[in-house]
Amino acid sequence: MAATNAQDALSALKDRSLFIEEAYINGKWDKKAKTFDVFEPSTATVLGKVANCEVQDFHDAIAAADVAQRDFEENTTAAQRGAILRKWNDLILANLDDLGTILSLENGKTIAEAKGEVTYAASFIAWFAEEATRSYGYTIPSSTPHTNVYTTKEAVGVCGIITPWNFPAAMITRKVAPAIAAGCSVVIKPPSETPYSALALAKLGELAGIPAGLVNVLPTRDRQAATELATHPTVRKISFTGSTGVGKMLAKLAAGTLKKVSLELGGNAPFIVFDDADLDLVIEGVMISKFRCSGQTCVCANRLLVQKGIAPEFNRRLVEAVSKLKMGFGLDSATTQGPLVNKSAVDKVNQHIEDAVSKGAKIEFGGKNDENQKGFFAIPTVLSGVTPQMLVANDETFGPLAPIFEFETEEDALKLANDTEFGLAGYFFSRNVGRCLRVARKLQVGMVGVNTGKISAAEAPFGGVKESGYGREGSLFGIEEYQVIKSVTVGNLNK
Ligand SMILES: NC(=O)c1ccc[n+]([C@@H]2O[C@H](COP(=O)([O-])OP(=O)(O)OC[C@H]3O[C@@H](n4cnc5c(N)ncnc54)[C@H](O)[C@@H]3O)[C@@H](O)[C@H]2O)c1
Ligand SMILES: O=CCCC(=O)O
Repeated sequence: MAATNAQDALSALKDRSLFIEEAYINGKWDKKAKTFDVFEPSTATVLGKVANCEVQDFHDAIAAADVAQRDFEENTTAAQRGAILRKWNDLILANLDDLGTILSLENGKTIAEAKGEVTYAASFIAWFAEEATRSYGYTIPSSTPHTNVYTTKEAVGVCGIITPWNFPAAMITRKVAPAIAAGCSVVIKPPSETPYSALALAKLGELAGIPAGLVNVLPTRDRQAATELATHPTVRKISFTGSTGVGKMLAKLAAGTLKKVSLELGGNAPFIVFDDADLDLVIEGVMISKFRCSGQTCVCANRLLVQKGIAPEFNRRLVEAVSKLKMGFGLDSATTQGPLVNKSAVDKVNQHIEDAVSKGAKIEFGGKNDENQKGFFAIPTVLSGVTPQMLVANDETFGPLAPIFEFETEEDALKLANDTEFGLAGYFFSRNVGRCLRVARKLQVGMVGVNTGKISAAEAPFGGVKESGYGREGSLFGIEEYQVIKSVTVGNLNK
């Protein structure tokens, strides 16, 4: 029988040693005197106390990562790096139940979603195990006689990795796997809300044969310590996933030593329903895109743009689907919607509802959340009559709020969709081939879902345009973020 509370669930882990509260620096598990509390969000009670690393710990980890990286790059082949990654992938999948439980407890997402995320996280490791051996250079015809020009790809060096709480496992492996495939080392600052998945993954990495110092995990609540990754001259690359504000701040700091930077930031995804769409597919798509992780994904539909003719039927069917969702403890198999990560996340949903209603929106289902509740639950809510003047039009809700805007023409829909400084994901549903190709071209986003709400996969390039950031993760492009190109010119071949 599934555990009904966090401490019982931890006691029931098959391998209790995967629940780790120490930092991982230079291959050693380091129990720190200073700790911080991590909460289980359905009850807002303490799940555990984890090491709170300080500036000196970051300096130690960066120094160890530098030594480990030089050795690793010089003394391993791409095939050997791929083999380590494959072993890591296998160990993660072998421990799927425990990793899913730990992830669900710290993040709140349902056990089905948590296991889905662990599998998704492993898929990046499996993917980059293969990509390690497909990292080719060029030979280039030279403009000078008797000269050869060729390129190689080298590891960028020590990488600082900073990730958010909404995907405690996958946001780490999507960065660390290509880094290792390329021959880099990493110093990871996991999110302070969800550090346990990162530590468990590191433990399995150690068992898979990742050398000491190559992967370091330093939980901290000390902002100054975390920003060491962006300022320390030995770190040559920063890969950040999180909010646009923090991303911009880190990019500015990283500019001081001209580090390579990838930023996967916030979104404001439009989800457009044209009146020729297949409504069954639309409802399936919107439930995935809007309500996955209780609305807390960067690619979640933030604005539902629905063509006038189809709006009444869409509203009715959406309310019918949303009314079947069940909020609860993530480990309860009946739960389809876990809690949000913390109280300020619930407050933001309330603020968006309040603002929209005060400006004329109608609550079709759900509504405001009790500010004094014990856990951090947000009721799945549907609003109609939403307009661009409302807060929800411009700000990522990051919660289970589905605001419906109506539009008349394709041109109106595109204007509304692109009227945002963000450009991460966009979705639309239509059965008209010409419209599908046209709208996919015109949406100002890095990722488009056409007749589907599911766009995330190891093989698909992940990333945004505009203020949603730069760089691409996953796919054949993801490894390039951790490489630099060297060109070699060999002259005077005739002498
Ligand atoms: N584009 C993507 O791939 C993607 C994926 C997931 C989440 N996100 C975005 O992330 C946001 C939600 O995540 P969040 O609330 O954890 O974001 P956040 O920016 O607050 O935090 C992200 C990470 O940065 C750290 N951090 C925060 N302030 C810092 C500082 N001053 N110095 C150093 N590190 C700092 C956090 O501890 C965390 O590890 C949303 O905007 C979401 O859209 C984007
Ligand atoms: O929240 C952002 C990442 C989610 C995903 O990879 O689909």
